[in-house]
Amino acid sequence: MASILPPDTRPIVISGPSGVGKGTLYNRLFAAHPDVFTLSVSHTTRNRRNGEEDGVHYHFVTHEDFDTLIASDGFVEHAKYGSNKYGTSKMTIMEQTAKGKVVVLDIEMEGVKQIKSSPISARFVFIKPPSVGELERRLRGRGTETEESVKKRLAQAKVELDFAETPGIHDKVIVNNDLDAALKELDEWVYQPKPE
Ligand SMILES: Nc1ncnc2c1ncn2[C@@H]1O[C@H](COP(=O)(O)OP(=O)(O)OP(=O)(O)O)[C@@H](O)[C@H]1O
Repeated sequence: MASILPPDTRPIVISGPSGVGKGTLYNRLFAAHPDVFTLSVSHTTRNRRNGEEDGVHYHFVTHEDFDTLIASDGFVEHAKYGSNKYGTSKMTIMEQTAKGKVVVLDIEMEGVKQIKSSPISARFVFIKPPSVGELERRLRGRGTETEESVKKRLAQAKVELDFAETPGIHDKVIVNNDLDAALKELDEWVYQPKPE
């Protein structure tokens, strides 16, 4: 498929419970349209893990640098998980957009709320599982989670699914049942003509 920019080039915010298939879907979208999209690189205060590259997987910063960015209103969204902070900086979005790419943000519910209440103009898509039982099967099937982590993610999933019912929050909701069908729906929504 040719590398054509979608008519609407605003950043795309993709959210949905852990294990629903967000990464699987946007990686396929990226592969279908090479050089069109770029995943936003978050800032984090957590330590770099083996194989992770600064500026590629995350921008690894100190707690002090992170707090300075918060104070200067440099984030579109940020949150604390455990003892570490994570956020998407305005500069990152601006730089990636300036390169002519459509920025894709993979963020959770609190981040969605923050971007919604910011001046950033974005498009919001929520990926929904066919059922909570299927979500659990995928999380377990991925083989990346401990039992405790599966339970935590499922509890959080219920909160996210409830929140997603709020009218007007998302521009598009896609049920990721059959992967090819969900990808087609995502692709068609991303490439739909720009609203007037
Ligand atoms: N439509 C589908 N049908 C069956 N399995 C799927 C489908 N989509 C994704 N999966 C599988 O579900 C698992 C979770 O997918 P993925 O890692 O993309 O989820 P995610 O939403 O990005 O999760 P996280 O937020 O934790 O990063 C993977 O093993 C993936 O192969």
